[in-house]
Amino acid sequence: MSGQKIVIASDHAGFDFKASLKDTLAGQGYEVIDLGTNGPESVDYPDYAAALAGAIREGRAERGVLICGTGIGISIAANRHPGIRAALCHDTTGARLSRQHNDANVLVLGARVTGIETAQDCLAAFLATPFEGGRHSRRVDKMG
Ligand SMILES: O=C(CO)[C@H](O)[C@H](O)COP(=O)(O)O
Repeated sequence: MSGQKIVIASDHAGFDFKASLKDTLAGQGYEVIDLGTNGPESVDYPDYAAALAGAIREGRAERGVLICGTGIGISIAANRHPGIRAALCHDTTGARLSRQHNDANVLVLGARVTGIETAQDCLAAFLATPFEGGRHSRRVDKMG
């Protein structure tokens, strides 16, 4: 979707993945806001989850992508922030359903457990799929 803003961040374990996903997004016309990390040096994933959550809460982007080694730590961290629905996905079915049923606004990937092609496919599914609403809205609303 040309011109749509996507915010992306990772720790050191997800740095290479982030570069690859950024290239893909830019090639598709998305405006990518990269909040780091900016190299392979060891950093702490909660800091990057917090930065991305802040960007979404401030309205700088509607959707985000977070990456760490497993995706677990950075999704736990992201979901502590109000208004963030971060979905750790390992396949396209999960990525699609995270949008249809959960209205996820952040896709989380694990660079040490998921291949880059699967990650790219998850990202495409996540971005292409609308929220279904209906009964799912009631449930999402209960999460605040
Ligand atoms: O996956 C992660 C959190 O869930 C981190 O990327 C991982 O814990 C980093 O480990 P290390 O400091 O050994 O590179």
